[in-house]
Amino acid sequence: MHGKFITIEGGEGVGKSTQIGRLKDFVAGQGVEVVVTREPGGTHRAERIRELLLETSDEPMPSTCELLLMFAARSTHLENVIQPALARGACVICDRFTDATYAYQGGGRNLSTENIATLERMVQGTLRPDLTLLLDAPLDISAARASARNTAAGTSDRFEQERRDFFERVRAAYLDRARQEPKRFAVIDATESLEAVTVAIQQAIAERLLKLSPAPRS
Ligand SMILES: Nc1ncnc2c1ncn2[C@@H]1O[C@H](COP(=O)(O)OP(=O)(O)O)[C@@H](O)[C@H]1O
Ligand SMILES: Cc1cn([C@H]2C[C@H](O)[C@@H](COP(=O)(O)OP(=O)(O)O)O2)c(=O)[nH]c1=O
Repeated sequence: MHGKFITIEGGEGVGKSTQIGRLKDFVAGQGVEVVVTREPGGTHRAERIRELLLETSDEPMPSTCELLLMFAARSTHLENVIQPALARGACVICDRFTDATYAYQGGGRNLSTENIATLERMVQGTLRPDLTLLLDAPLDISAARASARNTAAGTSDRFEQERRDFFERVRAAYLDRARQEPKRFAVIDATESLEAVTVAIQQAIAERLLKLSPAPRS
């Protein structure tokens, strides 16, 4: 039996973390084992790579180094967390995955989509998410939410320090991917209230993954 692989994507501040908590409860309520994880990260080693990716430093980060680190983290995350969970029938909910690489490193950094696709095949083989929830909002809204959150936390990471045009390209690249793969993507209007977004996500799950595979009985 193979579990379902759900990814949540979108720019900073669209509400991914908030909705993942709710989604976890919704899926678990259906009697399915749920594994919530994130990228970059999700394992000890991948979280160490995440620190390298997010820290600000005087040493400029070449875009190619950034791309390779994303896939290095993804490789150990897949091997040690995602694939074993799917193999035992769990539903994996991942905060960002390879669509983020196409959006940030492809759209944001202007790296070649072909090279990203090559790394994707190398690291993932044929594994792709069953459903990708793209939380979409105009930059004015998502940036205001992210900045309110970051002010409260007192920090902003290396990506959050990028300029507006970077995030415009990220958003456009995400929407482009959603248009290319309409069966896998559900685009959710993240400008709505927390409650309305939660309902839209639950509807997308019900429509796209009608039956979540139950965890095997022990
Ligand atoms: N639909 C919404 N309406 C209003 N505020 C929201 C909504 N979704 C999230 N927020 C708030 O916006 C901020 C960023 O949300 P968060 O879930 O951390 O976003 P992300 O994980 O996508 O960066 C948080 O303070 C959160 O409470
Ligand atoms: C997975 C992934 C993330 N990222 C970036 C997007 C985020 O700015 C950063 C960390 O992700 P995350 O902490 O999930 O961002 P936030 O909660 O602020 O929305 O990593 C990439 O550039 N490429 C990738 O492949």
